[in-house]
Amino acid sequence: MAAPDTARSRAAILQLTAERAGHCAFFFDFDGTLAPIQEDPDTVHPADGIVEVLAEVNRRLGKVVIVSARPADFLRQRFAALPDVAVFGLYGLEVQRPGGLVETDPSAAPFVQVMSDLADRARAELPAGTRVEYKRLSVAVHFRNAPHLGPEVEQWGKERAGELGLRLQAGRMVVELKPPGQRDKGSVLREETEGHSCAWYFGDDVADLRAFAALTAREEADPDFVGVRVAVANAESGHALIEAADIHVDAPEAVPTLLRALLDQAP
Ligand SMILES: O=P(O)(O)OC[C@H]1O[C@H](O[C@H]2O[C@H](CO)[C@@H](O)[C@H](O)[C@H]2O)[C@H](O)[C@@H](O)[C@@H]1O
Repeated sequence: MAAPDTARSRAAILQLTAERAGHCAFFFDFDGTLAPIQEDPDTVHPADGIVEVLAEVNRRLGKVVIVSARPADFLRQRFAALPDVAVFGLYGLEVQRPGGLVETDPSAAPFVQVMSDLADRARAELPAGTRVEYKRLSVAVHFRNAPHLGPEVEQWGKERAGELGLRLQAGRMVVELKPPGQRDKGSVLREETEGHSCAWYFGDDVADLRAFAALTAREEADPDFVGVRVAVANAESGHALIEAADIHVDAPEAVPTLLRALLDQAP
């Protein structure tokens, strides 16, 4: 794994990518990466300039793809101005490709009722101050507004995961329960980088490490492939993401500046 901005200089990465314009793919996590973190998940929107720069990257450098734990419908609504961009929701359990309907991974479909029941149970069993976000195929329990409840929420999540055979995903002031199976941001990257000689992934959280690892594995298998891992730094996700990144930026608001620098080098 490369240390940020060192193993290959940022200038060299931009040049290598610009040389592959048209053969690259650009993958973006949503919360904390393209959109600043807020207390209320419902009020979150992409940072200023994000939609415009993604449109230009998609047109001039290579396909843009959103890969998030949010539902695909939510992502499509936030990126309604980018109809040519595929959105992968719920860690890849959902996809909505340009012009298509939302497709659900067949492995997850049997869990709709399980998740609905689990959301009801979370609301009944967890203390005031937590926020339950029901997403049809997963349930996120937030404790951003009551950080002292984190250990209790984590313990509750571990117990429900064991009892119901679900996967537990930790995140920024959140614990999420999702169906078992191998679908995650890494598997999306493995599939969606096929046919490309270069791919970037932008992320801010531990779940994004699987996407970083998929790029690394692809580079190891194909020495001509250029994989670029961009960490959007924050104090909540620990050091692992920064240590695994080739480039880091300080906030979602800094993402357009990096992409503009890349576009400036493109033919
Ligand atoms: O894969 P992502 O797009 O990064 O989604 C991860 C989670 O993002 C959201 O929660 C986070 O952002 C909220 C809004 O800023 C914030 O209040 C919360 O503390 C963060 O964990 C989203 O609500 C979750 O469903 C996603 O799992």
